[in-house]
Amino acid sequence: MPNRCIRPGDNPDLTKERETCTFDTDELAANLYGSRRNLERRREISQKVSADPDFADPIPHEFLSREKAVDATAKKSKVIFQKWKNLVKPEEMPHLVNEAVGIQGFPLALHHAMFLPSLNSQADDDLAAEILPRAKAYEIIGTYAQTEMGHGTNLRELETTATYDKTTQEFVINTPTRKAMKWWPGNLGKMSNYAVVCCQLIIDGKNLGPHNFLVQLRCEKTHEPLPGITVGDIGPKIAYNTTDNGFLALDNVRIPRRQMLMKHAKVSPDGTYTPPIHAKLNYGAMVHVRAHMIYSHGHLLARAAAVATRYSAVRRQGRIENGGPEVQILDYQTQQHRIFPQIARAYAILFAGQEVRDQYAKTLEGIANGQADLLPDLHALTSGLKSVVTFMGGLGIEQCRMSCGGHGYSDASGLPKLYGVQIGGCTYEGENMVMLQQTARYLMKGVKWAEQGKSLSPSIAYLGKKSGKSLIGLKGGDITREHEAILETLEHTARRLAIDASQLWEKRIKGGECKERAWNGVTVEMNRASRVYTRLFMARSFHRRLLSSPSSIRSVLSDLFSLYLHYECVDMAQHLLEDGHCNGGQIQYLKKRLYEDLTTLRPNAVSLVDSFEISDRELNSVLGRRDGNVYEALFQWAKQSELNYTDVLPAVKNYMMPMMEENRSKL
Ligand SMILES: CC/C=C\C/C=C\C/C=C\C/C=C/C(=O)SCCNC(=O)CCNC(=O)[C@H](O)C(C)(C)COP(=O)(O)OP(=O)(O)OC[C@H]1O[C@@H](n2cnc3c(N)ncnc32)[C@H](O)[C@@H]1OP(=O)(O)O
Ligand SMILES: Cc1cc2nc3c(=O)[nH]c(=O)nc-3n(C[C@H](O)[C@H](O)[C@H](O)COP(=O)(O)OP(=O)(O)OC[C@H]3O[C@@H](n4cnc5c(N)ncnc54)[C@H](O)[C@@H]3O)c2cc1C
Repeated sequence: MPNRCIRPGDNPDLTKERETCTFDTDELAANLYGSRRNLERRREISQKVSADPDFADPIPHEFLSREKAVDATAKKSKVIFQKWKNLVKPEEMPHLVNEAVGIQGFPLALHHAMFLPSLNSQADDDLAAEILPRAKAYEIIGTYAQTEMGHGTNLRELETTATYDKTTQEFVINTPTRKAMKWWPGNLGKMSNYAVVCCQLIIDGKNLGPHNFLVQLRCEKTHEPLPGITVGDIGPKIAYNTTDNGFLALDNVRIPRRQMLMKHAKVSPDGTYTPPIHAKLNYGAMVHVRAHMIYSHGHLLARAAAVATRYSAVRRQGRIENGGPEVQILDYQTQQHRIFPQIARAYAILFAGQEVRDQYAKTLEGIANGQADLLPDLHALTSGLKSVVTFMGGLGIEQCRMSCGGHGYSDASGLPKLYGVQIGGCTYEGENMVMLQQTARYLMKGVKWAEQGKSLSPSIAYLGKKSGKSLIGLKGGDITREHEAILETLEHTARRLAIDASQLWEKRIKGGECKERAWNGVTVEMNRASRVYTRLFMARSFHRRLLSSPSSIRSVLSDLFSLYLHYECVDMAQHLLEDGHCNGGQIQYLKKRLYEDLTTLRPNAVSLVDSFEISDRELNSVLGRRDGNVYEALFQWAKQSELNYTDVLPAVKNYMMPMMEENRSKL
């Protein structure tokens, strides 16, 4: 089957892998990216970025100091948002940014991810008309400043205040304590001159809860902080070090009334407050990011899987049979068991990410027409997906890193940075344990609605179904029926965990605890129910994609889906067994099927990651390069280390040499 990754001069092991491929890699890539045209555009952008001298890197970022890396990133960002701005569609922008600057953040990341979305969805028409054209033209740079040093999760206790002064029709924005300083917002420290700042709205001494306000932070001409504003960078982090996550204190800074984001909640000149149609519409920017980060996190896992798979095909170490040749490490079952599920999960996350983006767009349409009824379902789903996907992705990337042995520990592999970026997602946009509880709240309502025979939205329709016996392992050789049997078992498990958690909660309430304390006593079980609900959604979403896929890729997607399902079930065996729905024999059957899947997928493994269509520049990994010529490239990469600029380092000359000399002279 055609695989356009095969080229002369490639590592022969990798070429052999590509020659065994049983499907058209372009067809799968086109399916993944939506169409052939999208795939071609993706390639076009990759090629043009590589050819643009403005994006050339004299040395890899890994060898730059933080300040120089920030500088290089800002320089490239200017090229993107001036020279390239009109050459790509908005939906192509993330790919362009990944290609041109990488994944560690850039000066306009939060401008795009949260500043513009907040203004778009929350500013009233007047403010939008004034500020949006300027923001869209990059005349100003903005961010989203919500989290404080003392509070990130519990938004109700944020301390920054916006107190309405009727006499001047202004809000007075103030940071009352040290821990009330805004802390963490991306691009706040050095790049942004505006921010949407989340503050407690105070009118006539009454606290009306967190609301968003547009605040100018720096002078548009000099970029110096404005009077009353203290702003800066919070320092180095695990990753995202080209992002200036920042701090901000506001000392009674006055802004005009119309700079409150008033599309939903409003304050009239006389101080009358009108609440929004849904109490949490002020939290819209978070829902926006949660809905979009699923797909981008799927892509991070896809990269790691691509690196580990390609490298494992060219790395030879040890023998499987005595006297045989050294084998490709990809032939070890343990290696396959580490890596192939990550390939399957990356596809699953990307498919789910695309579905949830569509669901988000529909919800926004409803809100624009005054209907917020789709929001609770979307909030539950995005909260669950955000938590499950970031955790799964972190584990997966770490497995991929370890599967590359020593070279996986080097920045040359690209994997440590990938991991650092990925796990940030477990915390930002709502700490995972907290967001799973948001999902659980919705599930608890769903359990009640199901009991009352009420209609349920598609994502929780399974709560209203009746369980039959699990048919796993009992349906013979028909793969379609096996998939159905597993999906039904997952539905049962998700339903059972939600009902059990609900009963545990009720029991504690009946035992005399208040609802909230009782809730805290069952949150581990609540979060389990949320995870399985989310994993069920992901499995269903993958299945929908499989059923709608063209026949040319149906077979390989079906193999991948089998592996996905078998792996998920074995991973969740405890839940399947706990109530006796499945028995030990069925789990053994699932394991046997999983090991068969590893063998089935082996000839297509490299081609499956080729279909992620990630260019060498974007992948930024010596181990994962398309041509597989890793050893020479490793040496060339290491030579660029600044420690190699000179053969004898000052550190050696000044300390080690005199020490050795002194020790020698003592003899
Ligand atoms: C395009 C982007 C792609 C990639 C991104 C790339 C780079 C960006 C990198 C990093 C950016 C990071 C940004 C940030 O981190 S911004 C800060 C994010 N902060 C948080 O997420 C805070 C988490 N906390 C919360 O959201 C809330 O405090 C919490 C929901 C936990 C509780 O809020 P509250 O106490 O006000 O509500 P509850 O009483 O719990 O719930 C009441 C009711 O409301 C429902 N609810 C809550 N939130 C929402 C929502 N957002 N939308 C809809 N409904 C919501 C909740 O479920 C309850 O419903 P019910 O049970 O029916 O009463
Ligand atoms: C890379 C990165 C980028 C960020 N970018 C931004 C940004 O652009 N803008 C912005 O405003 N913020 C940003 N943040 C901040 C981020 O949103 C918060 O850190 C996050 O919401 C978690 O809040 P916290 O730090 O207060 O954690 P905490 O709430 O203090 O969490 C600490 C622990 O307490 C637990 N916990 C807290 N509450 C509960 C509960 N109710 N039930 C059970 N357990 C609980 C958590 O699960 C966690 O284990 C960013 C953070 C990171 C790491």
